[in-house]
Amino acid sequence: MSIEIRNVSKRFGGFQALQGVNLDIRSGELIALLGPSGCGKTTLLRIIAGLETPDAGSIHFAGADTTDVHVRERGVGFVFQHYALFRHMTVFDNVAFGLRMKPRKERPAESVIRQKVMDLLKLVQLDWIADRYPSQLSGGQRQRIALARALAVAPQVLLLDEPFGALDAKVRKELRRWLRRLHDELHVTSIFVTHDQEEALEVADRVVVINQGRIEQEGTPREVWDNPASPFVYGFLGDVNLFKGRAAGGRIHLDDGMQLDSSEAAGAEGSAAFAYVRPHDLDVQRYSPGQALDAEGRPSGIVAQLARAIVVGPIARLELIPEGSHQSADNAQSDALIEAQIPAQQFHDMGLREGETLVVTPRRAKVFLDQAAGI
Ligand SMILES: Nc1ncnc2c1ncn2[C@@H]1O[C@H](COP(=O)(O)OP(=O)(O)OP(=O)(O)O)[C@@H](O)[C@H]1O
Repeated sequence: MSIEIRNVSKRFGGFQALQGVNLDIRSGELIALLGPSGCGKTTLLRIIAGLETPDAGSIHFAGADTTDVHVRERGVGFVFQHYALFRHMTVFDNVAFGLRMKPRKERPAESVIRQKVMDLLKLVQLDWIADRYPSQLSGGQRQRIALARALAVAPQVLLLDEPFGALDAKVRKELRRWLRRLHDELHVTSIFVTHDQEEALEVADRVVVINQGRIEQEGTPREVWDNPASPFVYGFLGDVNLFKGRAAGGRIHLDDGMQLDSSEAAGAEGSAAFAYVRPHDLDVQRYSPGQALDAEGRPSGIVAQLARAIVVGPIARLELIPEGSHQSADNAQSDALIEAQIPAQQFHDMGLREGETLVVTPRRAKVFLDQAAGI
């Protein structure tokens, strides 16, 4: 079932939680609503579910206006982060609950319910714990049962609000792959809310990035990752360094003397420029005086002191303080610090030590001009 969201706004007292949200969701899509805490993701999900009423705008299911249709009539299944299972019921009875609660005329025979519940438990690979109680399950198992319970009534739309939010990193990773496979099998139109960019990029067909009640960008994971529409999206999808400068002569002149080639600079003479660089897109060399210049005698990189190096597995994370910023590692403001990531092997091969002076050079930068800038 397709879902169309038209101009939806919602205010709580003086606070504008959603502002003119428009979104088309195709039938069978798996959509991630991604954004920081408080941006309005859950509010939008609750409006789609019918648990909340928009102040303005409308929700359409397969073209029909459902804005005033009661939550029970919408055919939506929910899985919430803390949507507890019924503690006094077995796993089997939890999953059967929705079917047994149907009006007598629609209720399947007990033998049909039994078959359906066992099929669903097999689908979530937990048929072997049908007789257990929720307290005897792990967190990940509970969420899979919650999903089986949501699917039992054959929803047209599945809504998941941080379904794996309370689980540890390893289980989250397993469950997100599992959710993707399950979705590929069932093709129920699904919307899940997350503030975890990796989860959104890995699982969803389409990612909708929300900021302060508005959609900043929507697109496939590849589209939003490769072509972020705003500094906010770029910054939210991963760690970034910001270098400020100005467009001049078709290039970007950074404040510390370096110049960058950038297609954005053409025709933008004099505009303030903000170059965003991912930590793994920074090259790191040891500094030797006079050598950090390009062929035209300009600085070829940014001279900085290696304040801290943290090696975790295959990656070395380097925290660098640019020369002239007069900061020590302890009082360095995070926006003045440069973070670079290099392979741990390279870090060991170069024999880098904390306190050394290095030159960092962006291999790739995403440039935003003027008013578009400022994460
Ligand atoms: N019933 C309510 N009454 C008043 N304010 C509310 C209500 N529900 C939500 N809000 C406010 O609206 C804003 C958006 O809330 P929402 O729950 O949609 O955010 P979210 O993006 O899901 O955040 P999180 O990831 O923290 O759950 C928040 O500032 C929240 O405090």
